[in-house]
Amino acid sequence: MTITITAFERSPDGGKGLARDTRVRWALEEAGLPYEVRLVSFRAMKEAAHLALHPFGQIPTYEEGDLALFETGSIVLHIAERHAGLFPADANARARAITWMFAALNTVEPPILELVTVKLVEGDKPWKAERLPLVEDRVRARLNPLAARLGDGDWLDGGFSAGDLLMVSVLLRLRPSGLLNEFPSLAAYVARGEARPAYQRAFAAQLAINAAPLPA
Ligand SMILES: N[C@@H](CCC(=O)N[C@@H](CSCc1ccc([N+](=O)[O-])cc1)C(=O)NCC(=O)O)C(=O)O
Repeated sequence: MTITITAFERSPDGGKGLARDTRVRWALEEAGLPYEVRLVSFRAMKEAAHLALHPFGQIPTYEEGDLALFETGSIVLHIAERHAGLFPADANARARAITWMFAALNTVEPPILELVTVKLVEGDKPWKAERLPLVEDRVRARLNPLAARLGDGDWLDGGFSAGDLLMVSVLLRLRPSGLLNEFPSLAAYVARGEARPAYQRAFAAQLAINAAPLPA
């Protein structure tokens, strides 16, 4: 059955792969699944047809037959549960991989999103100068223990899993800030994720869309 995801008609990052459809594309590529992409404009995202799929008017969404999902973590979990390539066979190892998915989205990503907000949304606010170092330290407070746990491992818990896919994706969001350079082992971990052929295919696919001329 055809899998269809939604993505920005034109991503604000111009194709750097930071929009969350890249995470879903990567999971689909790791699972070896073909998929279609429906591109949505910022206006269309807030119109009835898309809101029926995504109550918050965002991307990505995932459709397969009569199943419609939103929430990137949920979509990646769905793909990992139904197809090989993103979860280990062992039940306890799979549970630990899901733990790392939640850790990426619930523990590591929030301060990174705060940092993006301070820099991009609150850049002209009077409190920015005071708030920025506080938020940067909150990010460091997550990256230090993460680097310690990763140690000299390639991935967080044995082989590559959906937990690593989401953690690498979250850390990629941090790269424009320069903070990742303070943690060489995490920068190398992210580079290992980016070097995966599945990531390369996912990245190239979203870049091709963002480099193409907008539809007339
Ligand atoms: N919790 C949801 C959040 C989804 C979400 O934030 N979607 C964003 C795009 S990915 C977030 C994102 C956007 C842009 C960049 N960028 O660098 O340009 C990076 C990431 C969106 O639709 N925004 C439009 C809106 O809310 O109206 C999920 O994980 O799926």
